[in-house]
Amino acid sequence: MDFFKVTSLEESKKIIRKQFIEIFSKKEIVPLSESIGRYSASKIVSRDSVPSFDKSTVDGYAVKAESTHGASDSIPSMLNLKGEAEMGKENTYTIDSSETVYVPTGGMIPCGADAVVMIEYSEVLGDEIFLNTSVAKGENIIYRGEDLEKNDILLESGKKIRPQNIGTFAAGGITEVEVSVNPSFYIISTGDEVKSLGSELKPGEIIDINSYTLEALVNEWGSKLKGRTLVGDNLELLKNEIKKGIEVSDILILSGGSSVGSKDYTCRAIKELGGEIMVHGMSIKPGKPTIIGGVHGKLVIGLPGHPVSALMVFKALLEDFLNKDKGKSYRMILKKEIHSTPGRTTYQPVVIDGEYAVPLHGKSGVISLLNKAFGYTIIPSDKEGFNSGDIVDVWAF
Ligand SMILES: Nc1nc2c(c(=O)[nH]1)N[C@H]1C(S)=C(S)[C@@H](COP(=O)(O)OP(=O)(O)OC[C@H]3O[C@@H](n4cnc5c(N)ncnc54)[C@H](O)[C@@H]3O)O[C@H]1N2
Ligand code: MOO
Repeated sequence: MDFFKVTSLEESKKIIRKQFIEIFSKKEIVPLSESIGRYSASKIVSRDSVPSFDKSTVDGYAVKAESTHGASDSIPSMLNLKGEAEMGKENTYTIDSSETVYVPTGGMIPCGADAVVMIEYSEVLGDEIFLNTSVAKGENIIYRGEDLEKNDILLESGKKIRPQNIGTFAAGGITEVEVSVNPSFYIISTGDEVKSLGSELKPGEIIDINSYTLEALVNEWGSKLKGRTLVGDNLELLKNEIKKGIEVSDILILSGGSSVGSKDYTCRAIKELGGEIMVHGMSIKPGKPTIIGGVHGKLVIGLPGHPVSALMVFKALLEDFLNKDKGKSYRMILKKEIHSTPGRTTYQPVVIDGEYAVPLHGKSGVISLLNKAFGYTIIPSDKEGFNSGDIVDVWAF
């Protein structure tokens, strides 16, 4: 049976990348303040030097540093006050080593000055300023371009835009940002037993968990959900819903019906709509009965019905494409060994106990397993597991 011709997770991702590259390559330009949380689609480069003038970081007297050398309480330097800088205005003064200009914090440094003495270290006697401390060249000054130089790279392509990036872009004169447009989704939950939230359940029925988990993840990734629906085990209804879904979205997600039971219609529906099945069966645990197909250029993923499998496979297959900056893993000590089947990449939920990761075992049909988990560790397919005491990577949910 085809089902058992499993494809590795890496190979499955390669297939998605190769066949659906245009789905993941869309870009748009948005105003700076709307770019928060999005991913940069090109390198962002400063248009200006920041600051655009040498400025003081303190309230004080701009001087030539050399004119304060050796200054102390007992032998202060005496300088002639030439004037005062005004905030937001050009400082047109030029000083020599016998002169100073008062500059407020953020004010422009006059020509000739290369340091600022804080007012706490000064005494004013008419037009004479006595400075009782020495300063080094550059002290209390932010030089032109010290924060950003024109053409500095502010963010590489493919990075998540965070509040501090937005401020840096504003400083660098960036008003619009080119960002990636994540593919849009449509979710179909299948199964006669699956009922919508709020339904009075009859014996044998269950509440649709997967479309809620998957919708939440789609939202968390910043993708648009174009719709979601529930379909019983009926091939024609399923085909109709798939047709509707691929018209309005880039990626159609089906939950359930991916296995080989007599009512598992996902594969048939895809084929009868003129689509292609590229993967049926993935060497991953949980989630072996996963389907990857395409219908009219749209990516169709059939996720296993078991709620843990549905969520883990969804993350495993798509996170690299949609959450490009998913962050580093935590390096943790494994408290207890984990056995895995060689040839299958295993996604193992864990909880945290101090610096330890503790494996959390349970059935893939039990969603509360993930509710308790902090994150998961991944056992590569060429390993038989991890030993207690191993240092493992843990990704937070
Ligand atoms: N003979 C075999 N049977 C099964 C195998 C196998 O290799 N050989 N694999 C098992 C594994 S592993 C999984 S996972 C499931 C996948 O089955 P399907 O994708 O066809 O899913 P269903 O049979 O429709 O449902 C499985 C399970 O999940 C519940 N479910 C379905 N949809 C939802 C939903 N939206 N929210 C919550 N729970 C849902 C459903 O009621 C079933 O209990 O196949 C095994 N069988
Ligand atoms: O593969 Mo199933 O998805 O292990 O529960």
